[in-house]
Amino acid sequence: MQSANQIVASLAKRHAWGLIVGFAALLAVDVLQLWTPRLIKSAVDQLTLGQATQSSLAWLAAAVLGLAAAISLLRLLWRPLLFGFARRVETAIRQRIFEHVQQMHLGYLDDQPPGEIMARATNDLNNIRMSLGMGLVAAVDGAIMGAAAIGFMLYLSPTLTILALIPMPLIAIAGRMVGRQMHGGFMAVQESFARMTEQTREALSAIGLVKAFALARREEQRMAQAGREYFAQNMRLARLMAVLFPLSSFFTSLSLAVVIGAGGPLAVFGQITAGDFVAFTAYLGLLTWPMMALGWVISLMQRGRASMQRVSEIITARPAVSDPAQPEALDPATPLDLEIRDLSFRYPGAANPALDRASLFVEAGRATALVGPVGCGKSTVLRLLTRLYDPPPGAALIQGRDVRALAQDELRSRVSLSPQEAFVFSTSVRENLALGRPQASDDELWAALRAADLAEDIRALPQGLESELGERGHTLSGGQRQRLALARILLIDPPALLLDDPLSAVDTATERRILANLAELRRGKTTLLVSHRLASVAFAARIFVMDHGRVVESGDHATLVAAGGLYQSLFAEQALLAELEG
Ligand SMILES: Nc1ncnc2c1ncn2[C@@H]1O[C@H](COP(=O)(O)OP(=O)(O)OP(=O)(O)O)[C@@H](O)[C@H]1O
Repeated sequence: MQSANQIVASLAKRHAWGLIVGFAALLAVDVLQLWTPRLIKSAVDQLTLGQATQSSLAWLAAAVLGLAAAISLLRLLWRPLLFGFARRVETAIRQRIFEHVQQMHLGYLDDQPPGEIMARATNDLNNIRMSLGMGLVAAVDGAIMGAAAIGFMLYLSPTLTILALIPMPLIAIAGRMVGRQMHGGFMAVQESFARMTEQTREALSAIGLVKAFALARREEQRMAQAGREYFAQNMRLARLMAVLFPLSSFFTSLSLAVVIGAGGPLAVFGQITAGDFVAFTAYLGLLTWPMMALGWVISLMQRGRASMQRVSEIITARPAVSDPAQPEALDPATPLDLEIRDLSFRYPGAANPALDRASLFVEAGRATALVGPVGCGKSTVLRLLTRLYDPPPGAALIQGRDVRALAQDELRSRVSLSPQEAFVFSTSVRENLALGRPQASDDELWAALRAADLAEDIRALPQGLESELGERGHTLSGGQRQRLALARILLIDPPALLLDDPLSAVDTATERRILANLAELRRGKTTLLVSHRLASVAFAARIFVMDHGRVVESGDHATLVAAGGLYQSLFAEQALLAELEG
């Protein structure tokens, strides 16, 4: 698994030529920039010594223009090459984060909440891009410019150079202080922007609640507060920026003052020409910026390094659920019996076990249901059978083989789980339906829709199967979404199907109708249905009843009612409720 550093290294290798040309152009810009004061020196010397002619000055003017044009062209060259490289790194790492998180086990998102991953995929990537783009350029540029400016100054006058360098440590310290403040300022602006965005998102998604509880005033005040904070942070940053630039020219003048004040008594000026002096001050100007930028560059690099580490933590994390070195194969000819055997399981970090020595057996060809009070562990059983979380060895079996001994792809191609949340993508009905079988024919799509009792609803949409759903399209009701998710998995028609309360938002009569279709369609195959409505699963040949992580009863509906246990009391309770609701 590549770390962020390795991704950068391999991209640098692949784009080595671009980087070489980019840095060469950057170097050339510096050299040309350093050449300009030499032209100024010539002009001043010619003018003060009375040697200037019309044509010599015209040549110098042309040279200044030529240099400026060459500098502009070279900048056009290096910017896309070097900043482009930083963008490539950003794009590659972002893609890697996404791919890696998709490959991780489900429980990973319990440890790394999506907000944390989002922050690393945005803010940290920004820091990496800034350090590899702006930071690297400023560091190389500053080092070359600084060293060359000092070199030229030394060449003009070693004594003046030493005098000019006296205030430089001060400049570097001031630069570091302002740089730190600016770093803090940038972070504060980003954070307050994130808070404001999150608040807007929350207020918009809770608009129904806001209206029902007449909370508009409260929301406006919260927004105004967030807006004021964002404004204040931006103003603080603007004030810091306002300090930075005058500070830089102030320090140039400070060095100049030292040069003039101390240079005179040392009789330095007798040894150099007026042109030398003018060129010297120009180099001084070129030197101040790298010194000021030093602090900023250091903080950019530090941030970049910290962010590389934070990102590497994500992209090098190993999935807790992985394929065995030599996976066993399932036998296509043998029915897919599912079993959990004496299974105890605790979610990472949870105080109590979700499953406590639970056992059940789902026989292929027999409609089986799993029921029990809220939070008793039903979904957990389905997640462990499909290895979304890792069960203990030997506790979750398919065809008598430990699910841990199978390749995950093979396991999931044979055993499909339709989770409780019926997710609908913002795309067409067709694409949503055919997710697991993109080649399905229209007839097959309609058959699945009919089985899920959704065909009439889709036919009523203006564009039928092509109708767009989600953000820019039709909004389906909760019950319609569930029926779409059911049609989606029926279209795959897997050998073993696990359904997690697939119709909880559908009315009882429709639910029964759909489940009757389902029983017919799934004849001879393995089906395990979780439901909170006992009456709806009464048709099942075998019903397992769970309570507090254990399987406490099993049998068919009539046997369980007659047994007078938990099933019977839950059933009586639900029947009474149904009667009261009329
Ligand atoms: N990701 C998780 N991390 C920690 N605890 C969890 C997690 N998912 C579920 N639990 C806990 O495990 C227990 C069993 O949850 P599970 O979702 O299996 O119950 P359920 O019977 O399917 O409930 P429901 O009828 O509400 O769907 C509950 O106490 C729940 O709070």
